[in-house]
Amino acid sequence: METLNNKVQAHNIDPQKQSRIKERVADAIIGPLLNPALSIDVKNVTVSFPTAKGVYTAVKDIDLQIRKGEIVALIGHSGCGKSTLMGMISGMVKPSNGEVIANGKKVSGPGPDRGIVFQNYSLLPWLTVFQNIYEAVDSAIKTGSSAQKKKIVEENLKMVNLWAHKDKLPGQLSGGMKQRVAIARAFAINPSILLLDEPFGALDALTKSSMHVELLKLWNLDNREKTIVLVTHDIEEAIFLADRVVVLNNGPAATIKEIVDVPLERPRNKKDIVHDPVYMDIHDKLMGLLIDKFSIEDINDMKKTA
Ligand SMILES: Nc1ncnc2c1ncn2[C@@H]1O[C@H](COP(=O)(O)OP(=O)(O)OP(=O)(O)O)[C@@H](O)[C@H]1O
Repeated sequence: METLNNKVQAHNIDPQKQSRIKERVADAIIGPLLNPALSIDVKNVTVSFPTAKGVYTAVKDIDLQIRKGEIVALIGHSGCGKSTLMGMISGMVKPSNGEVIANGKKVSGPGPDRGIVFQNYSLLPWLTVFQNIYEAVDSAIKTGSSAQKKKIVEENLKMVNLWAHKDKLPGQLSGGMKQRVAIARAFAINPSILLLDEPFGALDALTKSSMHVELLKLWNLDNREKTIVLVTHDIEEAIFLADRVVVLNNGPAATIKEIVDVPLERPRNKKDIVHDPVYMDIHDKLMGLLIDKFSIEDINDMKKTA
C-alpha cells in the first residue's frame, strides 16, 4: 500500500480520486466484505407479513452487500419483493429475521442518511416546488439558518434545471418535471444512500432517457459518493445505470436468483453502449433470467387452467 500511496501522490492525482483508487486496491487485497466503505449490508433477511390467509413470506434469507458509491438495480417480476427489500433498507419495513446495516448502523427506522424517491413523486400538492424541497431540507437538517437552507434548495433546483419553475404547484408540472423535483428533494437532504423505487416507471421513453442522464450527472457532481439502489422493471435502464443488477426469484419466499455485474466503462453513452458486445451479453443474460422463470410459470398456469 505504501508504494501505491507514493505512486498516487507522485502522479499528482486529486485527493478524491486518490481515495477511490485506494478503496479499490483495498477491495482487491482484503475483499469487499471487510471493506470499510461498505454502505449497505443486508444480512440474512426474511420478511413475513400477517395476512387474512395466514403468514405470507415475501422474501427469504437475503444477503446483499453494497459498497459506498455503487449503483445497484433490483429487478424481478411484479410482486417478487423488490419494494419489500427497498422498504427494509429505508427502515419502513421491519425484517422478521436478520438485519440491515446502513452506514455501519443497524437500521431500525427511516433516517436522513437514506433518501427515497417513489414512482408517484409524493410531492405535497398544496406547496410550491420551492416549498416542497424547503420543507424536506428544514425537517432533515436541524442546524443552519433559513438563508442557508434556501440556498440548498436553490442549488438543487438549478441542478435539475427547474429554478424557473420554483413557484409552480406540482399540479402545474409535467410528469418528468415532478420527478425532477422529487429527485432534487432527495439530493437536497444530502443522504449518503439514495433509494429509487421505480422512479421513472410512469415516464415516456424520451423523458425517462433524459432523467437517466440527469441522475448520473447529479451522482457525478457528488463525486460518485452516493450509493444508489434502484428498483426497476426495465432491463435497459438497469444496465445503463447500474454497476450490478440483482435478479430476484418469484415469491413467495423470494431469494436472490443471480447478481449480474455490469463492467461497462463510465461515462456511458446511451446510443453507443447498446452496440457494445458486453452490453448485449448482459442484456441477453438478464432476459434469460427473467423470461426463463416466466415461461415455467406460464406452463404451470396453463396446466392449472386446463
Ligand atoms: N404489508 C403487506 N402485507 C401483506 N403482504 C404484503 C405486504 N407488502 C407486500 N406484500 C406482499 O409481498 C410480496 C412482495 O411485494 P412487493 O411490493 O415487495 O413486490 P414488488 O416486487 O415490489 O412488486 P411490483 O414490481 O409489482 O411493485 C407481494 O406478494 C405482496 O402482495
